[in-house]
Amino acid sequence: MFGLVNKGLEDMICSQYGEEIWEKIKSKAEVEIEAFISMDSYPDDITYRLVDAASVVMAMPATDILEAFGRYWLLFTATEGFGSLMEMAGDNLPEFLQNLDNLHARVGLSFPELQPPSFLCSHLEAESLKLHYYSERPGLTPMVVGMLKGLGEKFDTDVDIQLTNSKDRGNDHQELSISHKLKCPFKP
Ligand SMILES: O=C(O)CCCCN(CCc1ccccc1OCc1ccc(-c2ccc(Oc3ccccc3)cc2)cc1)Cc1ccc(C(=O)O)cc1
Repeated sequence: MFGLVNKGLEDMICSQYGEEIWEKIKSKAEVEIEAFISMDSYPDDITYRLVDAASVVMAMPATDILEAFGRYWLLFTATEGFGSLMEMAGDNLPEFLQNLDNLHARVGLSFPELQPPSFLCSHLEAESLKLHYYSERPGLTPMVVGMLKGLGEKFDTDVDIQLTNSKDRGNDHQELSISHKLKCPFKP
C-alpha cells in the first residue's frame, strides 16, 4: 500500500488523538518505520497491523477506524496531495465514481507499483447508482465507505450507502447501493 495511505492514518491519529497515541499504536503494531514516504510502497500487512493496533489502543472497532480514516484520507490527505488529480476525476459524485479507474490508471502510469482496486458503476439513475468494488485486499470496505462519505462532503451531497452484496455472501466482489442528493444551497 502506498505510503500516502499509512501517512494519512498517521496524520488522522496525530491530529485527533496526539503523537503519543500514534507512537503507542506503532509500537503495538511492531512498526519501526520512522516516517512514511507518501510515494513509497509498503507491504499491505503494515497497514492492517496499524489499524488492528489502533483498534486496541483506542478501544474502537477496526471498522469504525477504517471508515473514519477513509473519510479523513479523502478530505485531507488525497485532496491536499492530489487536488488537481481529483478535480479532473469529476465535478460531482457520480461522475467522479465513473472516472475512478481512470484516476487510478493515470497514477499507475507514473507509479507502476500501484495496485488499485477496480470500481464499476451500474444502474445509474438521477440520484442513485450501484458501485461494484473489486479488490485483492480483504476487509477494506469500511475504508471505501468512509472515502465515499468524504466524497459526498466534498461535493456538498447527502450520501446513503448500503452494502447489497459481498464476498462474505459468495459474491466475487462488493456491491454498494449509493443514493446521492445535492444539498440545497439555500436553507428555506
Ligand atoms: O485497495 C483497496 O481495496 C482499497 C484501497 C484504497 C483505494 N484507493 C481509494 C479509492 C477511492 C475510493 C473512493 C473515493 C476516492 C478514491 O480514491 C481517490 C484517489 C485514488 C488514488 C489516489 C492516489 C494518488 C497518488 C498515489 O501515489 C502517489 C503518492 C505520492 C506521490 C505520488 C503518487 C496513490 C493513490 C488519490 C486519490 C486509493 C488507493 C490507495 C492505495 C493504492 C495502492 O497502494 O496500490 C491504490 C489505491
